[in-house]
Amino acid sequence: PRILPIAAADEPILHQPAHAVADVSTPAIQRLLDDMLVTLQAANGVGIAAPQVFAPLRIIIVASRPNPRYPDAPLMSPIAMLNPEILWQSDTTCSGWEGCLSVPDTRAQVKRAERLRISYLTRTGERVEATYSGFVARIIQHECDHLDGILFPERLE
Ligand SMILES: O=C(CSC(=O)[C@H](Cc1ccccc1)CC(F)(F)F)c1ccccc1
Ligand SMILES: [Zn+2]
Repeated sequence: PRILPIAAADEPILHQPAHAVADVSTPAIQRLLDDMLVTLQAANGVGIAAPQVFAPLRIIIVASRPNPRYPDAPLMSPIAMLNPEILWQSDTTCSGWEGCLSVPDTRAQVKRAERLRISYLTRTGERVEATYSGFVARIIQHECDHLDGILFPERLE
């Protein structure tokens, strides 16, 4: 696996919708997942979306860990979500700090749904449904926005 270049905020790919993955089992998709993971880890992020590494595909990786702004964030092993679909979002919202690997040196408070239910394909092609809340739900919403060409500064009130 190799560390990939990360698209900056002015790159067109970050402002257009990504395409669904047709076949998760191809070597190209499996390689992209490995490269996204090492890129995320090298950048010290807690999430990454395929368009950020110039791949217009509906793939995100979620990798929450405790950090100065979210000391009680859960430490989780990274989850690759292919063709993620948010099935439900709570009306309850909460504001929290966000950053973005594509918008360096920028932090802002963003209002997000506190809880959500998501359906996605794993890297082995199984369909999974799960419910998340708090910081992990925040990361998921932030990453799914990337798949629709939305950057977090567009979410500020
Ligand atoms: O590690 C970061 C850098 S920004 C980051 O990891 C983004 C994910 C993210 C951070 C914070 C809230 C929501 C999403 C990654 C991106 F840009 F690819 F989506 C961080 C920033 C704020 C709080 C906790 C951690
Ligand atoms: Zn981002």
